[in-house]
Amino acid sequence: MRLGGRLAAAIEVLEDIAKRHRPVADALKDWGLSHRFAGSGDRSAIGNLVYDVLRRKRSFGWRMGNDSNRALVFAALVESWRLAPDGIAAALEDDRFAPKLPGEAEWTRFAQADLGKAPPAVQADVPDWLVGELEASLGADWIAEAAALGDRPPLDLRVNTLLADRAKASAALAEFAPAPTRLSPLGLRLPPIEGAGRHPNIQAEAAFQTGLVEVQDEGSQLAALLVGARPGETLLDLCAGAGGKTLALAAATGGEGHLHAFDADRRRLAPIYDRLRRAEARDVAVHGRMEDLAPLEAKADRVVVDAPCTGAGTWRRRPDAKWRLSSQAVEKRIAEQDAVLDTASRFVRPGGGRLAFITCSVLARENTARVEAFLRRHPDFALEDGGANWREHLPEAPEDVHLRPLEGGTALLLTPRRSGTDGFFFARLVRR
Ligand SMILES: C[S@@+](CC[C@H](N)C(=O)[O-])C[C@H]1O[C@@H](n2cnc3c(N)ncnc32)[C@H](O)[C@@H]1O
Repeated sequence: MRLGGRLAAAIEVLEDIAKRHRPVADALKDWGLSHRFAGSGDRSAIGNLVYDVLRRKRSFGWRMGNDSNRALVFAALVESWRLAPDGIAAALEDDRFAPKLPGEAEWTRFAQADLGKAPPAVQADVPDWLVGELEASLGADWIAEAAALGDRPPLDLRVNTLLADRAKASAALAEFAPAPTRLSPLGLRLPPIEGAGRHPNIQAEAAFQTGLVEVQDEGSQLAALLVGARPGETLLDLCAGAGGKTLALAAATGGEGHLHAFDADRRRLAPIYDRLRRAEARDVAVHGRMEDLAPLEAKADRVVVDAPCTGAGTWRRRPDAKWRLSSQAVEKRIAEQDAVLDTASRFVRPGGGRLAFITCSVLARENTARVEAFLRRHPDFALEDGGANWREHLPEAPEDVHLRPLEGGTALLLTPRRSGTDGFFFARLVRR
């Protein structure tokens, strides 16, 4: 396909997403199934265009003076693909599938628009209703923080220390030139893609298949390290899902822990078995029934709650979620978070057991407010000092996180702008 066909396809997919309120991945998959002639290069170019528009659709529309999907894909070509309007016009010449090019006036407006004069929600590229919520959550710099959630994300890998160190994994993936991550001592990073490019299919690589690396955002790696798991401990990963944190915890215990992985939705656990096998993590018991956890009541040294949340820290990867989110959806997640924290508290060993609360959201209602509410319901728990925890478990890493002082301790918030990671919240509590 030429550029014109790719632009037309991106517009079609964006219209489908808007009309049917469907997740972007589903809309792209359907488009691919009904256009089998499109090659893999076409699909990634179309996908990139769609994602780039969804990441910044309000600021693009404001700068263009036109928020049609046609105007937005052209804005993405200039802003995210770094193509010049002249080059775009030349590439589309005689292309019968090409959508109508923006006129001279539209391009001039786009180039000269001063985004600093736009309403805050436009500058931040978020729905209006989120303004108060994000300001309360992210403070004075909230616009820049929210805008950074609209950047293209890197691809991060965690080195599985049960089988390799960073040098060995890096050598195995040398052709992709991964760089060590800045904060996580276990991470390798491939930078964000450019233009129509795409990240390599790491899952097809020997280094992945033989368990040397897992795909995991650096923020998720840091959260797992901050749990502070040690060999010999009894650990419960209560919201294990597909096992991202479980695998990291298993590596942290050096294969010498007693690690239990549970999820309320048994189907979500399905990928964990293969992943554990590949990683050679042998000290993990996977449970699909709450009754199985009864022997762990008040026995676990550490309980991890990687809570169900809105994912408002992962908008770089799932920008459609930003536009679908509603205040009612936040309320629903909050109720789930309170319930799962209450359940988790039962398993923590009195006299020094720890409860780690993690979300991939930046919203204070899902983060600090949940910790405060939990502490009110459970006076036998206390919040620890998150800064001290960081220095203990990440001694080499600069403290490039937001500290969130709360009654008695400090929680941590990682963001793309401050930490270069997805948005993650982390709080560790101790049971007295
Ligand atoms: C953020 S995801 C977990 C991601 C996973 N830990 C990882 O690192 O790949 C949250 C998970 O919590 C599970 N969940 C929701 N409510 C729960 C509850 N009350 N008890 C246990 N798990 C729950 C959901 O099914 C979902 O899989």
